[in-house]
Amino acid sequence: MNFMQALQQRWHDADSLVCVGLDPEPARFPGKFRDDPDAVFAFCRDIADATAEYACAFKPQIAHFAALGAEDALARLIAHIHTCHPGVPVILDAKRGDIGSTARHYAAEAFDRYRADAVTANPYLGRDSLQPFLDRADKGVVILCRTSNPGAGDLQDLVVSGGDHAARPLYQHVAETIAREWNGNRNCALVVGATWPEQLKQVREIVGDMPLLVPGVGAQGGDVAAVVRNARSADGTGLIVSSSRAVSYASDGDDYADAAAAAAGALREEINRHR
Ligand SMILES: O=c1ccn([C@@H]2O[C@H](COP(=O)(O)O)[C@@H](O)[C@H]2O)c(=O)[nH]1
Repeated sequence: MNFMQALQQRWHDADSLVCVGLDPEPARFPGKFRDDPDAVFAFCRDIADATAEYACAFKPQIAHFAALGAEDALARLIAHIHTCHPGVPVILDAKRGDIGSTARHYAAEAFDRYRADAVTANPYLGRDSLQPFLDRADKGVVILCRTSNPGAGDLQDLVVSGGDHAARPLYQHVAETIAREWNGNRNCALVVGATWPEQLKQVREIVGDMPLLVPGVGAQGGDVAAVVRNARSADGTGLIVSSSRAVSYASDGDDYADAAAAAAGALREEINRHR
């Protein structure tokens, strides 16, 4: 089963559009991990195990592991998810993009070293920079379009003209270019922040049923109802709504895993109320 098929199956089987982000921050781990040399793996594994039934995907963020020298923990975490939660795809959030000769290595890193099912990528260098990812038809390529951060509009909203189109913001040009020209293997998705419901609506109109990875609910304050209303696809799916800190750090006590499960379950319910 390729990434897109696995995602669709999981949306259906878990009745969920929730993606659980795995962003380890040891300073926020519960006390029981203080002297654990394998704390990064153990904490993330516990969060994944507790939330899997509510998850349509997991999204580990690579910088959170690499900054700690914990790449081995990331590899073991993804292997653990594949073994213990085999229907739940893993999106490695790495935001890669470079000239082709280097991009080939980034694709091998995500898909062969870490065995991720999909990876986030940055389109700024152009199509050839993402070709090694796009060529992996069994894998997902989740491309930045309109990010959730406050400065997203600095470049992404700049008005551009191109082809037979009237002038429009760059993020809309990115959305259409990817939907029409880069998605030959039907393995592309886009990142659009939950903090921008109007832009989500615009992107959905441009890309049809293409999946959208939507970070920015929870800790960043995105409005879940507006996200779902504006960006669900025609059949009420089409979204991978990602929450990291609000799920993983729902409690810093011994009940951290139960609290994470409750937070993921509550997000699933809130999303489903508006589908
Ligand atoms: O536009 C983007 C793209 C990626 N992210 C990543 O998602 C999570 C968000 O974490 P929360 O704790 O749920 O705020 C994090 O890994 C970011 O690197 C994003 O926030 N916005």
